[in-house]
Amino acid sequence: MRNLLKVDGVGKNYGVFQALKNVSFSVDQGKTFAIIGPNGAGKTTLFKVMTGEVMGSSGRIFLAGEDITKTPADERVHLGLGRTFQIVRVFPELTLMDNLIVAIEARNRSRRSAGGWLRIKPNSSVLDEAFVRLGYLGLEHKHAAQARHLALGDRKRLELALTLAMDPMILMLDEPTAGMSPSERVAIIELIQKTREELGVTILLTEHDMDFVFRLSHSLMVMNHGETVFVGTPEEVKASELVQQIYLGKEMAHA
Ligand SMILES: Nc1ncnc2c1ncn2[C@@H]1O[C@H](COP(=O)(O)OP(=O)(O)OP(=O)(O)O)[C@@H](O)[C@H]1O
Repeated sequence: MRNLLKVDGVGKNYGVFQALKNVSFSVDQGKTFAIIGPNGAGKTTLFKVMTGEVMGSSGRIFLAGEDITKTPADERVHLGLGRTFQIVRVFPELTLMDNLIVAIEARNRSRRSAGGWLRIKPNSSVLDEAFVRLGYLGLEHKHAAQARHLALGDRKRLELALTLAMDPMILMLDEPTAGMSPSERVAIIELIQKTREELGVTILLTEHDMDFVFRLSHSLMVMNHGETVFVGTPEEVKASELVQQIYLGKEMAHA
């Protein structure tokens, strides 16, 4: 199994505060890896260091064997690191179709390595691709709606479609079920599974919903106070007394 992502001894200091301390883990291609831990454990900071939104203070990050520790965030996207956010980021005034067209055109421009403006009128292959991608996420019937009118579950789907339009090797999902209703949660779990199985995308996620995490992940890293506490399979994490003591208490044994 090929090691797609490797995080090696990563630290992040904000002034004298150590938000991340010597964090190491790796993710195999085609697998789902979850990062869990209580509020303030450092999950989002770790995501930001991996995507290049903030630079780490120490350690190294490798994507498909390439050292990307100092690579700027936008280049990391083009190398195959796609990310969604706790707070959904779409273009609210644009229709779903136009949101997709913007993402596809941006990807095509970066592939051609040329700057320049969006085409006033997208060509038919871009339109076809946008429609197929909306259909993949079950949004084709809403293609003409403005994104701002969507319910949260559909906005998350759209954000996922925009991220997938960049053809990522790794999809990073920051609390994908945050704020969702139980039925929306079930739908997003199915969608993430489908994405991994059908598109072969490796998934890296943070999440507070333990049921979701245990159903979806092949392995997990538990963090606390910026440190790695435990890495293992869902069964190993559930069975770990250390994890139960410092993080989840008794609720975990029943998840
Ligand atoms: N820009 C910053 N400056 C200073 N401290 C920060 C900054 N960003 C995060 N922190 C601190 O780093 C620690 C880790 O925060 P982080 O948001 O990564 O935790 P988290 O595990 O994602 O929490 P949550 O589950 O609540 O999202 C917290 O104590 C937070 O206050």
